[in-house]
Amino acid sequence: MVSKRIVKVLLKLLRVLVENSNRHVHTQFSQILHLHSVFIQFSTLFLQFEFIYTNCSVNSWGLLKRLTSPPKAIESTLGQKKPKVVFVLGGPGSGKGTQCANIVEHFGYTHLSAGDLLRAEIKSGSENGTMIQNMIKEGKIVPSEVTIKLLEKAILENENDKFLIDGFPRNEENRAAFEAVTGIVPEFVLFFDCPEEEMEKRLLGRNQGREDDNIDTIRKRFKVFLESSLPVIEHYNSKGKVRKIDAAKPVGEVFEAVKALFTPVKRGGGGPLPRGFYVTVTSLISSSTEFG
Ligand SMILES: Nc1ncnc2c1ncn2[C@@H]1O[C@H](COP(=O)(O)OP(=O)(O)O)[C@@H](O)[C@H]1O
Ligand SMILES: Nc1ccn([C@H]2C[C@H](O)[C@@H](COP(=O)(O)OP(=O)(O)O)O2)c(=O)n1
Repeated sequence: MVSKRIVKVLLKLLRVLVENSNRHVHTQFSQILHLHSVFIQFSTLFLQFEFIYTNCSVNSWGLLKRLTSPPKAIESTLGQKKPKVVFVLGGPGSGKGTQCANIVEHFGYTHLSAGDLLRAEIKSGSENGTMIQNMIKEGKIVPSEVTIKLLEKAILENENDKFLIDGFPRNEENRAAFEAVTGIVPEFVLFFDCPEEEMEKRLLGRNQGREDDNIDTIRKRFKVFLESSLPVIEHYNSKGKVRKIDAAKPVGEVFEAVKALFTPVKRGGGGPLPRGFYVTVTSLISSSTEFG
């Protein structure tokens, strides 16, 4: 058996070590003793595992495997519901929530903010509440499993069939998990591009009593945006799905640009959106350097 062969090799190795160390007995004896005790502990553990593997029933091994393996993939609760989805992305404070409210009013979408859903989960006193609160305080991204469940629940509870999903997916894990679980591919991705100084100014003036709108957490959120969220935008850009908006302009002007994307083009046969709306990779890269 392979495991027995490994133990034999390890024993041989230890013997060689001990023989060599005889030449330096005085200086290295305590080190050898330590190594020896670590080895004994390691091989005991190894043999225990081997014992379980060879002697226990398939069920016990299955249980052991279940306890030591990563959690199973999440199953979708959406059933037959396959809504139209637009992802709304952009740095913290770029104006996602503000513009989503305008889109809801004019175009009949339902707005689902991942951040709002997570904050509601904290307030509800759920078992995940403390974990979510700590992650938000640190500017970190909550595990996809939690956020996807909340998004699916919100989609199911609403009769609408078109949703703006704001602040999600925020990293590759979010994106891949959402696609795998729900099978939903976004109609397009609305990307609010805004320089970091402007976003910082807006967040510090937001005044909504948010625990994460302080300068330390804001800086961490900017870093996470650059490192984890921009790659998601780049992914969708490579699929021709990103519609970039200059979000540094005043609210009304930003909405004018947004409106053009949601208003059906009257040229028969709904062709592609005007050229200028597609983001070139270079413009994404240059906008990402603006954040840094
Ligand atoms: N175009 C804009 N110009 C100036 N301030 C804005 C603009 N858009 C939003 N804001 C303000 O900036 C803050 C952050 O906007 P918000 O929509 O909450 O951003 P996000 O949802 O992207 O974090 C809010 O106080 C909002 O009123
Ligand atoms: N998909 C998401 C969205 C938000 N979060 C957490 C982490 C974010 O810093 C906070 C706040 O997100 P929210 O979208 O409300 O706010 P900002 O865009 O950062 O202003 O929520 C998350 O973990 N996963």
